[in-house]
Amino acid sequence: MLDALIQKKLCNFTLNIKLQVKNEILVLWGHSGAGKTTVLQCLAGLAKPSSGLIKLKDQVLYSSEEYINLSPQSRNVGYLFQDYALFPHMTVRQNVMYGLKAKKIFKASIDPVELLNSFGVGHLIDRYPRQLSGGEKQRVALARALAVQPKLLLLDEPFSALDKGTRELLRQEVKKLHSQWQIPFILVTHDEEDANYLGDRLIALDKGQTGQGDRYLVPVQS
Ligand SMILES: Nc1ncnc2c1ncn2[C@@H]1O[C@H](COP(=O)(O)OP(=O)(O)OP(=O)(O)O)[C@@H](O)[C@H]1O
Repeated sequence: MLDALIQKKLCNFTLNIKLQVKNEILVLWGHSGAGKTTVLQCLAGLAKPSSGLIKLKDQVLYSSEEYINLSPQSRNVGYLFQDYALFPHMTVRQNVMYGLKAKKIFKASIDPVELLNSFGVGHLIDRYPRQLSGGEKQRVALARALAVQPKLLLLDEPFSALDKGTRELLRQEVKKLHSQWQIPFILVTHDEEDANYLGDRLIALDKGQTGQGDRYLVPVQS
């Protein structure tokens, strides 16, 4: 369970959001510039709120009152960026192993080949990102985000750069992944089909405010 109260002063408005996310997929919805990415960055520890509290399971990740602000590596949070953010000078294997080294997880505890195989890209392990298609890059990025065995997965417009067919395939994979991992997922998207297919619940953000609260989405049969 994720519990978060985030306030952050931005250029044009103050972000103010309260989130409670169980082991479900929460869709964060809103116009460009509404503050969606900033919310994910605060949860991941890549940006610091002005004030608030972020608690994941029983661990406090951030507390302005208690002066706690854990580093991104100590948070057990997987982050799938909009543009994949794979390191261009590293092979697929090195990209997946990178997060583990940063977190000091022993190499033996996770098999990158097995993880990549589960996403159908095990055969690409010695390639560089420039030698991959968009869909392959996104699968590698997913494997990297999951290699740290996160307790929360953040997905920022994960399919926006993909063609329709790849998008549909990956959507199904993410849904399957969620039922296997049983952790909270937060998905930022502009796409109604992504939201309806994947989301259990939706929160609309407008100029940093959540307005009328959230609504439950009707489950889509897969
Ligand atoms: N570090 C920062 N300091 C101050 N303002 C910021 C900072 N980062 C982003 N902003 C501003 O905060 C607002 C929200 O940005 P954010 O990237 O979170 O929006 P978004 O909803 O994710 O947009 P998009 O859908 O276009 O990615 C924007 O007006 C942006 O210019």
